[in-house]
Amino acid sequence: MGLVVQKFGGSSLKDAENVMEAARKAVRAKHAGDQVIVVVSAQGSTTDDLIAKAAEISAAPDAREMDVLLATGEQISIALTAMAIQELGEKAVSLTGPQIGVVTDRTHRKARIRSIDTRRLKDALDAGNIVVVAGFQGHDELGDISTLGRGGSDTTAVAVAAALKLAGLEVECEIYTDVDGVYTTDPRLVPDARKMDAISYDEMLEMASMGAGVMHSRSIEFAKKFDVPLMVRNSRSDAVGTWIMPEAEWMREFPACGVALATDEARVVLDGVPDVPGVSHRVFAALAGANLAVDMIAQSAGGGGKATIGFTVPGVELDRTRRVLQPLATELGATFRETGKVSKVSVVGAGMRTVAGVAERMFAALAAEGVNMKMITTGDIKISVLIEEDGSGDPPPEAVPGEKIKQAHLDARKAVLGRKALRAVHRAFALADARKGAGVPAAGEFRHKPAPAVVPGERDREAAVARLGGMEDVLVSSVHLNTDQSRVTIFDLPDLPGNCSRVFSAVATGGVLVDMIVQNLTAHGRAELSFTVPAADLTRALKRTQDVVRGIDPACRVSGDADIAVLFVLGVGMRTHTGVARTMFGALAERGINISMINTSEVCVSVVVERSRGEEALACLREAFRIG
Ligand SMILES: Nc1ncnc2c1ncn2[C@@H]1O[C@H](COP(=O)(O)OP(=O)(O)O)[C@@H](O)[C@H]1O
Ligand SMILES: N[C@@H](CC(=O)OP(=O)(O)O)C(=O)O
Repeated sequence: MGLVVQKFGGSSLKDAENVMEAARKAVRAKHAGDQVIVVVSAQGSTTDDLIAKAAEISAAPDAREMDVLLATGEQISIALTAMAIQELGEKAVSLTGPQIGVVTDRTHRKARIRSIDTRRLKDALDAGNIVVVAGFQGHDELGDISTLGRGGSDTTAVAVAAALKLAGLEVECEIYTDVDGVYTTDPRLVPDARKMDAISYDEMLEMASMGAGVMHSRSIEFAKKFDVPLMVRNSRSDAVGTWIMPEAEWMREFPACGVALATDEARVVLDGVPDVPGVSHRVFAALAGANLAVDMIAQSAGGGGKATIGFTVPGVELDRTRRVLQPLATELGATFRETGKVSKVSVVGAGMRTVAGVAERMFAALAAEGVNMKMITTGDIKISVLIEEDGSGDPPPEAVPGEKIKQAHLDARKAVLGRKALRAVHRAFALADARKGAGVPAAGEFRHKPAPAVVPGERDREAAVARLGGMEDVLVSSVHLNTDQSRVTIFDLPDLPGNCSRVFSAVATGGVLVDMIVQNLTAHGRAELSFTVPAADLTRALKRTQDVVRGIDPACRVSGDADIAVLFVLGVGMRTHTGVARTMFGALAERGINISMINTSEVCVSVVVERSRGEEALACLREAFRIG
């Protein structure tokens, strides 16, 4: 007998019929011989509605009180779902997050799970119940209710599965939603998006953290860390969904597996920052101290000893970001700029590490649509571009009578340029076509079979329990140094659609594999674009860049730098755990090592430093992250 954790999202619990349907699935799994835990979210758009209610009372409601309010949505769902299961003749018991001992830190509205006490869950299961658990909530050490951030029920589901796996059960986790699985992009926005049979943990982590709302990125961290078999599937059918699993060889054959759109982003630029060691650290430490997760960090060396630092934050965090950074900008003699309405389009794929020309293909697709890129950053397996919306968004679509649409879906439909870009990139990588390749398994053979759960004996029990403490802590697995890269930088590139595409097309035709790319929009409509290439290809890349740039605008300058080293810190949850960047920049700043390029993603943070300091930087980062 195994344990199935079934999670039903708000879109699968909109009304009584939906709740009954979820209950039927749970009962069927129980009859098939498994123990069953059902994790539920608030019904339909309840959480949005509760947020709107609070906004009628206060423009800036207290975070602790918001958690007390928001947690009620899930509490309604557990009671109704337990009643529905009982109505079908099975034993069921509903339990809140605090009742099952989900202990979190004290960051209200985006708390992280510290530990889960599995005793109450196991007792209730052993008593023959289907246990219905409230997702998205827990309590802090004072007993105050906390919530895990939007979409957090996925995280509860996978965390509960992970905790019970450590307790010795054979677990599987099913995420039920209103689509058949994980698609190559949001099927509501791109009608020919294709359902994938399987996607790797890392690809899903990037997709989720870049805007694919079908999964909460932190839930994938748990699944990867604790090797929990995970499937996303449709609550209204029995169709096989999408397995989220360890990376397989065949996945690397494809440069891209999916594209994501994030529309709730804001861009912040600090101009005229002194280009000396320690400044990035001060900026990002201030942000991390306020628990603000930044994305798309682009730092340009600029000229005259001044640098520009640009990054994005979730739109709802813009006010807080301004409050944290404006005083620091003034102190540093820099200028703080912000743009509220931006969309971010990211292409993700495990094959990107080895396939040349991925950036070029993406940029060419955007150029052909006349879409201008305001910032570019790359990660190990993703490329993100930022697009400024011109504010001419579609009016909100007519709601289907009786259907409650979540705010996130409405916002995405209003991002006109973002959606156009999303479609163009989806087409450019032919993502609508089924994946064909020598190693691709036949349909139905994607199943992830994890290592069997180890049933803890008395001796191992303590170790297992210890692992549950800090279960959501960041996992930094390795640090690497690459001294085989060189950098090309273009200064004063006119900020017009097509220019980046021309540069990367010229470089790609030379057969050069471009690795990191950072483009920051500096003042006066001119951008600074830097990218790294294998050191052996520097001369060729420089020549091609100079030739193409001359044709764009003779005023652009191009420089090459062979004196660089790239450091990569790999793990999971690297971007959302704000402490990673702080530790990394702090360790380098302490030794006076200057950072000239930064890229962040969920699975990797990379920085460029002077080559002569490479070994020292490697040693200090290994020490900072305690990696032997
Ligand atoms: N890559 C993707 N694959 C599938 N669905 C996606 C993707 N990106 C975004 N979505 C959207 O996510 C929605 C499901 O998430 P959500 O509405 O939060 O469901 P739930 O309430 O079940 O958690 C889908 O209806 C779809 O519009
Ligand atoms: N109800 C919460 C938590 C959640 O996970 O919801 P859903 O599973 O419907 O995305 C929210 O709306 O954010």
